[in-house]
Amino acid sequence: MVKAVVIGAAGGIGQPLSLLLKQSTLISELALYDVVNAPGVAADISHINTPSTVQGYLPADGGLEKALKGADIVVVPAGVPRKPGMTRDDLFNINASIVRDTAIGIATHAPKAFVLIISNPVNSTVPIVAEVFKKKGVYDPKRLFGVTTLDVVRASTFVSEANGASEKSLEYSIPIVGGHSGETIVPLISASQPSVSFDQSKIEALVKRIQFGGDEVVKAKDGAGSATLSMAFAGARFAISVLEAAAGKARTEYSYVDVKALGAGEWSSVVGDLTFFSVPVKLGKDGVESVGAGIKANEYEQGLLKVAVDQLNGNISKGVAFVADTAAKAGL
Ligand SMILES: NC(=O)C1=CN([C@@H]2O[C@H](COP(=O)(O)OP(=O)(O)OC[C@H]3O[C@@H](n4cnc5c(N)ncnc54)[C@H](O)[C@@H]3O)[C@@H](O)[C@H]2O)C=CC1
Ligand SMILES: O=C([O-])CC(=O)C(=O)O
Repeated sequence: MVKAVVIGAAGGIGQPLSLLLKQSTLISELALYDVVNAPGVAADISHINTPSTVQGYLPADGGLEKALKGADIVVVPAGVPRKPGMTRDDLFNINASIVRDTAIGIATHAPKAFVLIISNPVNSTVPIVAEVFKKKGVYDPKRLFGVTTLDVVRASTFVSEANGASEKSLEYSIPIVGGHSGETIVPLISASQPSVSFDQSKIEALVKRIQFGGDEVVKAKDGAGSATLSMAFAGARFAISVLEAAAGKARTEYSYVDVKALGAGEWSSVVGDLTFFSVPVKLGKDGVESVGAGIKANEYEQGLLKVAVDQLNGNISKGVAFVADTAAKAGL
């Protein structure tokens, strides 16, 4: 029996993500929580004839507690998305408190669940969750994930297309490490599987497209939000990998995790003193089993990694400081 919870389930990501999770026969109970419209979304999805039961919850009458009780996995796409001209960091002022309060709920009602954070800015929101969990005495770095799968999905699409092999995009695997915004997203195209060979200007154009893929969608949606459908696909893919690994299948995915607490292994020289960094992680019964093997970056990629590490430092500190500064007010 597996209970999955989506927090922010009525939103642009939350609805298609809930739909995709309803398709999975690994899940027996789906709890959809949002501050608005969750019962409607749940009623709609509940008519689909896959085995899981579906229930929607609003904040009234202890809805968050009821949604989270007994959860095995909690996926969090709650919060506001970008509009053209904004960076992900511009979302911090609103989303930091949404994520902090959600984390307090999870720590209280589902302290053993796998927690997958989608809400931006991921570089800062994941450290916020870690700090809340530490204050509540329930932090397990093996179970907390920042979802960076959309960057991996985009890279497969863009690189296979550039290589004239769009029809084989599912077979293309490009390591994406670092964080989840602009220059903190570091594609290691030199380690692409299958290997690809482009001139340097093409590689730089591909790197830019992967780093700023989110902006492409924000611009095209023209004020109506950011990536939702591709994010739902990526979020469901990652959530299902975590559940498959918990059920005994070997799985490796890229995710923004606490490399300091987990042991960065062969990534130590890249991440230095950083706490959070997206790396390949081997998943198992209890979440992260270990950080995956290192990847030899070429000189150009080493330059990208340095820029990413410098920026991530500030993003992580901002999340940590937010919890420290607001802990008393938030009852922590
Ligand atoms: N990690 C990633 O790769 C990506 C992250 N995102 C981020 O995901 C977040 C959600 O994006 P969208 O679904 O497009 O936004 P949206 O505005 O369509 O949906 C967000 C939902 O969160 C709900 N919500 C707000 N406060 C809440 C709370 N305290 N508890 C529960 N639910 C709450 C809203 O009612 C709304 O239904 C944004 O921060 C966005 O930047 C978006 C795309 C990719
Ligand atoms: O660009 C955004 O704001 C949403 C996002 O994280 C992405 O699409 O990668």
